[in-house]
Amino acid sequence: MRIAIASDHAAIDLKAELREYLRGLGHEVLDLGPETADRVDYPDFGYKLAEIVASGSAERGVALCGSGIGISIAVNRHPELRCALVSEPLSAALAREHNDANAVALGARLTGIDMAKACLDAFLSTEFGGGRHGPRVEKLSNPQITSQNTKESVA
Ligand SMILES: O=C(CO)[C@H](O)[C@H](O)[C@H](O)COP(=O)(O)O
Repeated sequence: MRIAIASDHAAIDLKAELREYLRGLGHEVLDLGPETADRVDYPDFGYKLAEIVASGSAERGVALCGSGIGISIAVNRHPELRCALVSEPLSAALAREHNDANAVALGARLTGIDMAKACLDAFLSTEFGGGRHGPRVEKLSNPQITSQNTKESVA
């Protein structure tokens, strides 16, 4: 699978470890930076990751910062991105099965390397369940559908 990975300065070591882990599993990994531990702003790298995944240049994204919160918010600003912030594998699997998440976020200051690898294993090996989840996921990219339905249901 083609996977894009990006971080801020707080997660640069985790990024390097996960990049090599994923390559070792046979994935093609695009490292979107940063390349050094100089302080940077997580939105810059979150937006870059979102563009790469939305364009189809990568099938999935891995977004990392100190807590995972800031960069997941940045990635989710893109209407085509569904980025799940996780800290254990069941959430990572559910993010795929129920939400068809195309990106996952982890916090380098909160989640250890073994747990981070287990989260990626679950995220990359779980298929979207479809069925009842399909229309819900579609609404995530189309808030106007949701607001129409809400208006109808309260009318
Ligand atoms: O966005 C975050 C918090 O929600 C991340 O943890 C960042 O990595 C963090 O804010 C960076 O903090 P620093 O003090 O500039 O290293």
